[in-house]
Parts: sequence; structure tokens; C-alpha cells
Amino acid sequence: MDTTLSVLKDYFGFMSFRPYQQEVIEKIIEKRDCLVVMATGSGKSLCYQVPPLVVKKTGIVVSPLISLMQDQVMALKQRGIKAEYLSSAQKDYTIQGKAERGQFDILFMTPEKACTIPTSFWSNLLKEGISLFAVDEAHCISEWGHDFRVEYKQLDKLRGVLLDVPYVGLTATATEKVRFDITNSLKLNNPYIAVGSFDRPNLFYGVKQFNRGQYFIDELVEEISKEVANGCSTIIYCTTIKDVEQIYKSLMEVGINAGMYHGQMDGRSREESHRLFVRDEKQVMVATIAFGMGIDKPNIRKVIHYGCPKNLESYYQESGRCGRDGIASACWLYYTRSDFSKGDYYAADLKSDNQKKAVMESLLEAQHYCLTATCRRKFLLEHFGEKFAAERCGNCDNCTILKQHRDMSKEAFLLLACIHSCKGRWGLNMPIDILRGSRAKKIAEAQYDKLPLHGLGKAYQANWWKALGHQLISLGYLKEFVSDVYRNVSVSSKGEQFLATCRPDYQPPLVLPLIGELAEEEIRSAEEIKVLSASESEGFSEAEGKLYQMLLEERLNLARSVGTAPYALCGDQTIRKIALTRPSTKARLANIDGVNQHLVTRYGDHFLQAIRKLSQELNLSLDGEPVFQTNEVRKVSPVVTVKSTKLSGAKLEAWKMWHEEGLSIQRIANFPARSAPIQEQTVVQYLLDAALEGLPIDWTRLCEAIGLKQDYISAIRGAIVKAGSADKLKPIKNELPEEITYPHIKVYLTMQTCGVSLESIQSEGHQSGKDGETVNNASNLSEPSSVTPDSESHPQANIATESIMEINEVVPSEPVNVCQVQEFPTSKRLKVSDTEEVKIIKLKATESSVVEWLQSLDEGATLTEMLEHFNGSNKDSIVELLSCLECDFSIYKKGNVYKAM
Ligand SMILES: Nc1ncnc2c1ncn2[C@@H]1O[C@H](COP(=O)(O)OP(=O)(O)OP(=O)(O)O)[C@@H](O)[C@H]1O
Repeated sequence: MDTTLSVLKDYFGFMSFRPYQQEVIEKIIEKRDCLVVMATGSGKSLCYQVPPLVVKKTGIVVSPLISLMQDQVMALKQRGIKAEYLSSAQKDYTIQGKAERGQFDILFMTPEKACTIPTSFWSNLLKEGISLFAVDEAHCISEWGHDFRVEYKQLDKLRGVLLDVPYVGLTATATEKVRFDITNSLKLNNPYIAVGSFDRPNLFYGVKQFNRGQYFIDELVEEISKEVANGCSTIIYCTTIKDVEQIYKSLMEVGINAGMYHGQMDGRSREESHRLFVRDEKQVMVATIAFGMGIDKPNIRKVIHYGCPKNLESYYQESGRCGRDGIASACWLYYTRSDFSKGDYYAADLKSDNQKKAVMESLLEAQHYCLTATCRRKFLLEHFGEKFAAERCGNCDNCTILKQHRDMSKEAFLLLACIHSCKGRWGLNMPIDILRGSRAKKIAEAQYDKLPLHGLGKAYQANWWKALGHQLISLGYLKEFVSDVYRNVSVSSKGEQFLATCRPDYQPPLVLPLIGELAEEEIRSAEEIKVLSASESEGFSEAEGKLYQMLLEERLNLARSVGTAPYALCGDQTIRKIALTRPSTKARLANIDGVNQHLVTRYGDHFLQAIRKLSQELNLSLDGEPVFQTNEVRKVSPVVTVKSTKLSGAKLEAWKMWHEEGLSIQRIANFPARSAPIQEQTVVQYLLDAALEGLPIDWTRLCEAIGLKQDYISAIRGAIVKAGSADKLKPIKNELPEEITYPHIKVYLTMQTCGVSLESIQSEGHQSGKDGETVNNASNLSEPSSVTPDSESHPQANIATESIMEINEVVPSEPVNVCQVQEFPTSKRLKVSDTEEVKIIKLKATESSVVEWLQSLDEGATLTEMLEHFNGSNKDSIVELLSCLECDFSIYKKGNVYKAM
């Protein structure tokens, strides 16, 4: 097995890398400089944690905060990694000497320390070897970043000392300017640049308007109580210390064990508060944004912003602290309208008008985020310059909460016309005052009281009109912009077009969702957003849910007794998998994603005992089969009720994401809650299997998604004729050009099998008529009857087999049908049966013969294949041997296939 992968499993317990991790690790090992720009919680740390363990030389990591370094060192030690830190807070004076002698795998340093430590330290350590010099939170180097640290600027000095050591800059700040600054300031030499997506699909985004006061705080406290009862960690970010204190007090009054963190607390109390929160001793943290960068706790389930943040950059960073372990989590932003007028206050200390304008514009963007009626994820990602193809993400309040709608054409006409009359010289207040019939001095002076629109909008409150104005801004009918330091609104070209179609007695319909003050009442459907509690989201039975809670408690107690944070032992996700599978042996425990070797050796017996005892109490059997589940919160608005289907969990899940939630194939494949992304082809296969099970599929959309064009269809038809049958895919594929892929052929053939009504596709109205366009004229799909395969000889048998093989690679729970696999004419698993001649010799299974044999098989082997191959040993001895080898991490089991590490 690849060394990087075995380090990943041995030390971190994970089976596969997340996107970009492996590439970056490989480049670092090749000594290439790297720049890693990936979202908060996407797994950047692993990029610098793995190489030192592979090349067995110290990795230096510069990190801006002592608390952050301490947490990282604590977690790494729990993985059996020799980690330490050097800073003014380090009280063990022997560390520097040990570090110099290369005794640590990973050594953290503050930038100050890195720049001031004597050069002899570096030259001594260089003799032992340095695998990398990583600068974490590298945006601190840039004055454009939101956390500029002047000491970071001096790190380039070390370049002349650390010759031949790869430099790695890591940040979650996306802007070009910051990236450019990092590359320049660290003098990165032809760096390998990895820029990941900033989408965090497991995070739900929601916004609520509130009115400041005890009444709302009581509501908030009630909500937090529910979270606490579910064992969830929450951060509440406030804009003022006064709010922090008020909310903290209210939480404490109802007996919630909360922590508090703000700039006026002394350093010690802040540290203690941080420590207790990270160690799950306090479940809620009420804080100002001073509680910042160093929060490395993976299992925060909710981040609430009590007040609109200054800008979306900070909001993304702060809200991004939740759900770092990939489990469904929620980010709620509560705003009051007065938050939006704080621009002057934020800009008060700034000298130049440009800086003031920048602050106002940033706040305006945050305001637009609060008031948008469209998908919040799309809004956020597009703010960071990332394209989000879908219109709806299915995981924010605007995509999930059903809102009342009403035709607002008349009111929109009045407001747009009034703003038009004001010629974009004012903000929203002036036209609203005109509509409401104000006779204020400035209105009279400008003779706005003479306008025919004056007083026509008296029926609604000013705030109602503001809410409408903001909707029209978010829908592009109005433009809001900062002129000098004032916000003005004007009618956009889309608004002009609307106005052009209106007459005083007629306006074309403009149906808008009733949000904020527009809403008389919001209907929340019974199936609206649910940030599922841990047990719900994993599809636990009641008893399994209880077991999960008990195991969390068990982990907390164990962490307390060894003086570490529970997450440092293993993540919540791993505890979930344990609760679902209830392993009875160390080998099975080791096989769970997220369980590392250190955990098995040090605490394996403890965990197994607890699992056995608690499962018995709850009447749960041991060694259950895990069911693939995703944890992402999503819209629950079933279009089709799937009562009974033979589809496996993974396939049904994929179909639901596609059919009910409108997610793209790529998004389904890379769903973060998976232990590893699956191939897009596999997703297509799942959808085809769903279609064959009778579930509805939008064929036009599927053809578009995979690029199945009309000319491809003709080519496939021709190829089938040439191949003489549609029984096997390979001969068909051989007749086709490269760009026509197996999924194209499979989709075409499945449509045939399903007897898809060609007219139904046509009537969906996607017809484009352009040559070579994606297929949309279903009549082109008609197949000469001679080549339509009957159900028995149809290549679906092969398709299904192929999909089984793919599932086997990615979904451990999917049973592998060995017979089918062996029938399939590919080289993959056939290696197993290719070796059949060995059967004449009686082969004995020994530790080395099993490992060697498995090493020679890319696709591993099942127990049956093992018994067949090692025909000189009996089943019991082979099973026992496999269990020992699993325990030693020499081999591992995925689904029912054994593979060499
Ligand atoms: N390959 C993997 N498989 C499963 N979990 C992983 C993998 N890589 C990282 N993780 C987990 O993801 C979580 C976040 O990782 P990490 O702390 O490295 O994020 P980050 O990108 O450094 O975030 P930040 O910018 O906030 O520091 C951690 O709990 C980590 O254990």
C-alpha cells in the first residue's frame, strides 16, 4: 500500500484523502513549494502533518496562536505523533534542545520564535533533516488579509537559511490579492497551488430578523437548551460585550453550562473558557469575535451570529467554525435593521474616504446577504468569486422554508417609479417617505410632494416598504451603491424593463416571497429545515441513538481521565460509526474510518468493553453491518414517495439528491459527508439503477448533465449495429470515438430498457435544434427493433455488475456479489480467478503469504477467494489470521474485501 495512505490510516485513522490533500503531500515530499487555499475545515492541516511522518524528518509549522498550537499538539500526541511547540508559553525548557536534535515529527512555532531562534538551531536541525516549513493561516502575512500580523512578514528571512526545505503556505482566505501577497512574501518558488472549493455543503445557512430585547433572548435560550439536550456544541457571536454578558447571564440562569469570551476578560479567564469549551466541558460559548482563529474544535454544530457582522469575509470565517468534521451543522445569522446603519460607527476611526467607502460597501454586502430572497450559499460563494451552478442549494433557509408568496406588481411599480423620479440621488428612505405622503421640509423643497405618486403608499409601514425595496435589490430590479459615503438606490435595467411594461392600471404579475416585514406569517412546512440532531441524522434506531449518546459520554470520561479533549481521541463521526457497527474485536474497531492505531492500542480494550456492555444493556447485537448514510441537512420535500424499493441506501440516496434536491452529478459525487468522493460515473450508474427500479428520472436533464448529444446517439446506434448486439458494452465502445463514454452508452441503453416515452422528453421543452446539441429530441433515440435487447440479454446485467464493483470501491457496506464480479470481463478482480492453477498445489496461509498475496492484488480479495487460494489452510485459521493482520494494520477490510495496507 502507498506509504502516504498507510500513514493516513495508522496515525489519523482515515481510509482516504480528501480532495487535494494527496497531491499537496506528494509535492511536498518531492520538495516543491506549495500554496494551499482551501476552505475552513477542509483538512489543510493534514497536508503538513503527513509528509514528516512519511519522510521521517521534522516538519516545522508556524502558527499564529499559542492556544491553536497547544490544541494541535494535544491532538497529535493522541495519535501517537511526536509533536511539540516552541513559544514564550513553553515552560519545558528541554524542548528546544530535543527539537534541535530532530526528536519531533512536528514542531510548531510562533512566527516570533521562528524569526528569533538562533541560526545554530536551524543548522543543527538541518543536519537531522527538515521535511517542510509550513506557514499556517498564511493570510496573516498580507495586509489585505483580515488578521494581518507584522511578524509574519519576517518569515522570508529564513529562506536563506532553510535551503532545500519546501515552504508551504496554507490559508482559507480566497482573494487573489492575499494569495499574491503570500507567494511574494514567503518567496515561494514555482509553488504548486491547490485551490479548493469554498463550498461547505454540510453547513446550513439561515437568517432571521429579530428585535433586541429580553423577549428574543428568552427565545434564543430556549433554542439553545434544545441543542444542549442533544449534546451539541454552539457558539453565539455577539457584536458587543454587553450582548455577550446579557446572553451569558440568561443561559446561566436556566442552568446551561455556558462559557464567555471577550476582549475585556483577562488572558487567563479567556484561556480557561476556551479550554473548557474545546474539551466539551462547556457546550455553549458566548463570545465577541475576539474568540477567533484558534478554534479547532471539529464538533461545533451551530454558530449563531447575534447581530449582522461587518463583512462577509468575517462571517464566512466565523460561521465556518462549525461542522469541521463534515457532519450537518447550522449557521444562523440574526439581524436587526439597525445593524445596517452601523457603517458610520465602523468607519469612524478611518481616515481616508476610500477606506470608509470600503467599510460601507462591505457592510452593504452583508446586508444584502441578510435580505436576499435567493439561495444564500450561492450568494456567499459568488461573493468569493466561485461559481455555483445550481439556483438552489437545498440547504439554506431560502431553499428550504416554504414562504408565502403574493403578487406585488402594483407595489413594486409604485416603488420603482418613485425611485425613478428621484433619479438615483437618494437611499430608500426618501422615496418611501414620498410614497407614504410625508410633507417633510426636504420633500417640499425638492417638490416631491407634487409627484403624482406622493401619498399612494400610505397603506404600508415604512419598514414594509424597506423590505420590499430590499427584495427588489436582491432580485436585481434596483441597484444599491455607495456614493461618497452614502448609500443610494437607482432603478436597474431589469427594473426599467419592468416599468416599461407597466401602466397605472396594469402591471404584469410580479410574485414575490413574503420575507421579513413583508410576511404576515411564514409557513414552515412540517418537513422544513431540520438541523438534525446527531442521532436523527445518522438514521439510528432509538437504541442506537442512545448508544451513541452513551459512547459520547464514555469518550468524555476517558478524555477527562487522560487530560485531553474528547475529539482528540476520535471524532463524533467515528463514534457514530462505532454506534452503528458495534465492533466486538480490535480488528473490527480498527477497520472503522477515523480509528487510528494509537487509539486501538491504547484504548481499544476500554472501548470494546464499553461497546459490549452498553450494547447488551440496550439489547443491540454486536458487529452490525454499517449502512451508508450521508449527514448533510437537506430539504425534505418528497416529490415521490418511495415506499418500497430494492435499491441500496447509497443508490436511493443518490437518486434523492438528484431527483428531489436537484443536486448536480458532480456535487453528489463529491458529497463531503462521504468517507471519500465517488466517481461521477458511479452516480450516473446509481441513477440508472434507480430508473430500472421504477423510480422517475428526468431523462432530458440527465442527458444534458452527461453531455449525451444527438450525434452521439446516432453513433451509438451505429455502433450497436456494428457490434451485432447490445449485450456487451465493450464491443460497442470499441466502435465509438473516445469522447463517447460508457455512461453515454449506458444511459442510452437504459432509456431503451425503461421504454422511455420519447414524446415525454420532447414535451419538456428543452429542444434546442442546434446541431450537436445535447439530446433533447427524443425521436432521435428510437432504436431499430432488431437491436433492442430483451431483458435477459440486456447489458444491464453488465452495467449492474460494473456498478457493484464501483460501489465496492467506495461504499463499504455494499455487499459484493463475487459471482457477478467474476463474470464481468475486466481485468480488475479477475486477477483472483486468474490464479486458479495454483489450486493444484496446497497453499498454506501464513502472515507473510497472505500479505504478499494481497499486495499483488490491486483489488484485494474476499474471504471466499482467500479460502480458494489458500486451500492448504482451514477457514477458522484463515479467519483468525486475518483478524490478527487487521489488528496489526498489515491489512484492512473494505466492504467484504481484504486489501494490503
Ligand atoms: N482525509 C480525511 N478524512 C476524514 N477526515 C479528515 C480528513 N482530513 C481532515 N479531516 C478532518 O477534517 C477536520 C478539519 O481538518 P483541519 O483542521 O485540517 O481543517 P483546516 O482546513 O486546517 O481548517 P482551518 O482553516 O479552520 O484551520 C478535522 O477534524 C480533520 O480530522
